[in-house]
Amino acid sequence: TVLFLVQIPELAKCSVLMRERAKVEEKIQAMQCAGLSRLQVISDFDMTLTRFAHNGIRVPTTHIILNNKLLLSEDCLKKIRELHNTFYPVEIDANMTTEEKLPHMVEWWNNSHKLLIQQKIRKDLLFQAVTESNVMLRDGYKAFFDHLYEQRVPLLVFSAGIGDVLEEVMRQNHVFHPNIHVVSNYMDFDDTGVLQAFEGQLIHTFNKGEVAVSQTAGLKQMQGRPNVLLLGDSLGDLTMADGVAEPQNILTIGFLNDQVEERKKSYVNSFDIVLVEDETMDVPNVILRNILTLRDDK
Ligand SMILES: Nc1ccn([C@@H]2O[C@H](COP(=O)(O)O)[C@@H](O)[C@H]2O)c(=O)n1
Repeated sequence: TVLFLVQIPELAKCSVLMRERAKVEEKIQAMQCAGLSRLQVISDFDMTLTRFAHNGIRVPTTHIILNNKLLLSEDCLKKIRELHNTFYPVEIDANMTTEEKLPHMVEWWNNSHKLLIQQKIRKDLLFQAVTESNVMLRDGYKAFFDHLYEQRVPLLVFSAGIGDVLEEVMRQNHVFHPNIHVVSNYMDFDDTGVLQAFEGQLIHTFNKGEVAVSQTAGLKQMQGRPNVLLLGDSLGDLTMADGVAEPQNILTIGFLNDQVEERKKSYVNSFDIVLVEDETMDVPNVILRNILTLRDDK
C-alpha cells in the first residue's frame, strides 16, 4: 500500500475523497494487470470534461453555449434562463430522490428543446457560438484525450447535453479523435440546415442507465473491454456503464463541483473517488498513466 501511494501521490491530496482506499487500489491494480486492451473510458461531458467555473465565473454547458444573440431572440434567452433557474436547483438538490427529480428533468429538457426548435437555429452558426462562448475543458484535458487516442483506448462521451455542440467544443480544442464515440442529444437539421427537431430518445441527467442499455450496449469498439474508468459529475452518471457486457472492474470518479457540503456524503458513498472542487484532469490522468503504462504489452 505504501508503495502504491508513492506511485500516486495525487490521491493523497485533501481534495480527493475515497470511501474505501483499499478498494480503489485493488481496482487499479486489477485494471493494470488486465492491460489496455481490456479497458474503456466512459465520460460525461458538461462539468466533467469541461470546467465548472473559471475565475469565479460559471463555464457554460453545451445548452448554455447556445444562449447567444446570434441564435436566440431576447425573449427566448429570458425563457431559457428562467427554466435554468427553476430546474438546475432541482437537478442538484441533495434532499430529493432521483425518482422525485425525474419529471422535472424531462420538463426542463423538453421545454428548452422546444424553445430551441422554435428559434430555427442554423447549423452553420454553431461553430461561431462555440468560439464566442467561454467554454473550457478542464486543465490537463489534452493529455487525457491524446493519451487515450495514442493508446487506442475507446472513449465514450455520454452526455445529456447537445451532441453537435460538444463535438464542436472538442474539435475546436483539437481533441475530437477517432477513438471517441458520442452518445448525446443530437440536433436534426432540415435540408437547408435549420433545426427542426432533436433526434432519437431524449437523454437527461437521470435516464442514462436506460439509454446505456438501448444505445451503448451494442457498440462494437467497446466490446471485450470489461474494465471501465467512469467519469461524471452527477449521481445519474453512475449508470453510464449499465450497457457494458460482463463488467469486471468499474472505477468511478465523481467531480463534486456544486453544493459541496450538502452532497459530499452521497458522492463519497456512491463514487470510488470524489474530487472536490478540482478543475483539473490530474487524478484521471495519473490513474490512466498507471493503468496504461505499467502493462502496455497487451
Ligand atoms: N436546458 C438545459 C438542460 C440541461 N442543462 C445542463 O446540462 C447538463 C447535461 O449534460 P451532461 O454532459 O452533464 O450529461 C446537465 O447537468 C444540466 O445541468 C442545461 O444547462 N440546460
